[in-house]
Amino acid sequence: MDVAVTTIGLRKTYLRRGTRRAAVERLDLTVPAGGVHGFLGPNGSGKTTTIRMLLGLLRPDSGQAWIFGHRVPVELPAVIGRVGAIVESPKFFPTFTARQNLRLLSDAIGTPRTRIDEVLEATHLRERADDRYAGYSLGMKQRLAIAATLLKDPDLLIFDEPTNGLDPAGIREIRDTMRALGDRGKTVLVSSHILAEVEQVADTVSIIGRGTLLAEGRVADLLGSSTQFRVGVPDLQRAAAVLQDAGLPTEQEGAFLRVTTEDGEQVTRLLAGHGLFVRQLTPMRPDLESAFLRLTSESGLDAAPEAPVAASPDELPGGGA
Ligand SMILES: Nc1ncnc2c1ncn2[C@@H]1O[C@H](COP(=O)(O)OP(=O)(O)OP(=O)(O)O)[C@@H](O)[C@H]1O
Repeated sequence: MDVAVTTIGLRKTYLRRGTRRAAVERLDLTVPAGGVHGFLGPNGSGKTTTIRMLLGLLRPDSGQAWIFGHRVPVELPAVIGRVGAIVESPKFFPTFTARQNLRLLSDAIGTPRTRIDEVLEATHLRERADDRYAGYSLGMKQRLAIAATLLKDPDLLIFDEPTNGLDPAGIREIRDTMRALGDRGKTVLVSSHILAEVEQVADTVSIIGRGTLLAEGRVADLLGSSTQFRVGVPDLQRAAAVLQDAGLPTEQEGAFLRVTTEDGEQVTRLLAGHGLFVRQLTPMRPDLESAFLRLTSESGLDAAPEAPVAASPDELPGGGA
């Protein structure tokens, strides 16, 4: 497998109100090259800190990181031309149009102006390219930010919570743009705390909690198989009693029952045996949200207080903390 980003034992601590706390703790991350990789974790789990370390904006306390085989931050100059990132909201001139803003940027970084139409097209902004930035919706502003990162045609795109503050239509536009980039062989590393959003677009994900990797892999593998069924049956109360008597945890959910089992056939057999004929049996696919909650609760990360950590040798002046 070709790898775009690797980290081994990455660690970053901050001094907060006199106590040192780990924001990223021995993080081992592998982002395959090509496709969309979701970097998931709840608020404050260390996603932005990790991304800032990858981009050389923060110096780790310890651990190592590579982008396309180059050690970062030491070899960052060799690889930064292949990386585009949106970490904070980029600044554009409000009275300039999107095209004028991109032209300025393109001249500044020395990319051919012919790229401008291509990146406007890729982010579906071409029709509005000659409107002023100030009149753009939040979603359009975010797409222009993506367009700007695409000017130099990077192989790796790093987007930190790109859908924050967007409405469902805006979220969908960003998602489609990321998917299209992934399909073109680019690597998109996208962080999010909204798991359902990433589930729909990511090929692979890494899930972190308190700065530590909890799980990584293909979305389908992490979700696992279905362990619950929604059952439509005429007499809900009697059906629930039959299933419960057979040892299957069953709850009523509106006009249906939710039964926990991996064996759908057993459900139909049991109910039919009591003259209760199933009219609907739907496997309920676990979503990433449930997988995520399971992982964080299994590891105790949802309940444990954030523990202070030992002093780190280098709270670096200018290290960005
Ligand atoms: N400059 C800083 N000084 C002190 N603590 C910080 C600093 N930056 C981040 N932290 C702390 O480090 C932890 C990780 O923060 P980080 O922003 O990396 O998380 P995140 O996963 O990106 O969260 P979010 O989804 O809210 O953006 C948090 O507890 C945060 O309060």
